[in-house]
Amino acid sequence: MIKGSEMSVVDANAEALGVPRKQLMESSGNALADAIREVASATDCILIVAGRGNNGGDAFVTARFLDEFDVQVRLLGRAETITTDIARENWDTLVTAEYDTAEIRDSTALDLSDADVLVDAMLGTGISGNLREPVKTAATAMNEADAPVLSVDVPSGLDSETGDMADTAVTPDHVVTFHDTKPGLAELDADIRVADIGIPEAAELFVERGDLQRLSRRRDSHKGDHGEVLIIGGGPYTGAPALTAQAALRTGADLVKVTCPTSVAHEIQGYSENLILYPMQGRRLQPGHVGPVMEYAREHDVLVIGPGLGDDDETLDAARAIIESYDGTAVVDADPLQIVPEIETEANLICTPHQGELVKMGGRSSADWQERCDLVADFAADIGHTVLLKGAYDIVTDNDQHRVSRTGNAGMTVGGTGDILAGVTGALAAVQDPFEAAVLGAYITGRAGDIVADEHGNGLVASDLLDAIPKAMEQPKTK
Ligand SMILES: NC(=O)C1=CN([C@@H]2O[C@H](COP(=O)(O)OP(=O)(O)OC[C@H]3O[C@@H](n4cnc5c(N)ncnc54)[C@H](O)[C@@H]3O)[C@@H](O)[C@H]2O)[C@H](O)CC1
Ligand SMILES: [K+]
Repeated sequence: MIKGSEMSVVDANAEALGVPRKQLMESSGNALADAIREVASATDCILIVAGRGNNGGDAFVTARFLDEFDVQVRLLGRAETITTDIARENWDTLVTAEYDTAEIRDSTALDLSDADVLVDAMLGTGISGNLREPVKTAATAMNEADAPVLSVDVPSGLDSETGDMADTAVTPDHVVTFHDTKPGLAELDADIRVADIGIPEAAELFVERGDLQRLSRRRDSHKGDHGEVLIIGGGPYTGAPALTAQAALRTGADLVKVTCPTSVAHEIQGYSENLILYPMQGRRLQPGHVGPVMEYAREHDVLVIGPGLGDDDETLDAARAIIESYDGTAVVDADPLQIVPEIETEANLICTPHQGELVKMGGRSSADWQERCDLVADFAADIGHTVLLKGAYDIVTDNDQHRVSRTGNAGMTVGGTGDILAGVTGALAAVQDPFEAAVLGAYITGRAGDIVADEHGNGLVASDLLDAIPKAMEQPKTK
């Protein structure tokens, strides 16, 4: 079962893997033709009613696979207004190859009387709102016609995510849906067939550029809408929390604050004027700091705990107390990772260990990445949190689901890249679901590393990645 919005992520990932949308459209059209052949008899007239989007495009392809039938293709609207290049190219082919095509300007001119089989290719997953003309009248005519109706992907007028039917939505006899069934089809009284259109499994397993579509930023937003992140770090180290905080800012968090021991506050502030600091008396995090830290924590959307804290017993005790009493979302990195499995908490944790830290947490790894996925998924289930295991293949799992991100390069084994990942993930977790935040955090951080490796090769340093984060978050344009 796949949501329409998810389908578009998977489509774009397939494209990134070298299977362009036009090729998927070819497979869709072909699969559709197979289904039509099963319901049609030799002398039948197949009448395709197409819209101006890719749903129509699928059916333009179908026409070429049904040369043994009498096929008529009717486009609702003018060919110049077809919304995508791939649909328009397939329409142009039909016209050039002299298929029986016509542009319908006025829906009352749509004549369905010759049809033995009607193909509803007006609207697919691209629908928004109630049916508008000329689709509305055409849908009513299709419902009133005697011929059986076969809908392409989803019935026109059905919201594939919610199952909501527009007033005059098409009520088909058959539906051929692509790749996977859609939630909105569940209640439909029709014969539903799922067609494999050649999307590789990898398009769902591997995080690819299509996943960037999950990043959403509302235009009418206000300060605070994109998250306030509190970093709890520093003490023995100063660079780590500064990198984490700057990475969170570059990812788009509105406010990022760092709570750290007074001994290092000045130095951390020195890295960037963009950081706001909450210094805590002393040289390292201690149990006495827990009260004030929790007060700050409640004012923020997400915590990132760990960068540069060190593993002093008192520090780990304080970290334990913070995680125990917190009930929001927190990214846990570095030394406090080792105490996570023994902590009972309401908090939603995203743990970001590398192999060594995973083992220290009590988890098991394997040289084989697929086996590693299973082991980490089991471990995530045991501890009840999301785990992002860093490596050449970053594995993200919350037990229910797992994804693998392959961005990044050998140069990134340099110190500090993990601190950046924690900051990127923290900023994302302030505005989206923890699993998605971890998936995108891994992908974006690796992509930032790939961008700077073009210039610095293996000589890249963690701070180079900061400026590359916004570019790494950019979505490629699709038509
Ligand atoms: N991997 C796959 O599943 C593939 C699916 N394909 C097919 O593509 C469609 C989705 O195509 P898209 O272009 O995004 O949208 P539609 O064709 O569904 O509709 C866009 C079209 O409709 C107009 N419109 C929107 N809402 C309304 C409305 N309420 N009333 C009237 N008109 C409306 C809008 O203006 C546009 O013109 C998917 O379903 C599959 O069939 C591809 O083949 C690739 C592989
Ligand atoms: K349709």
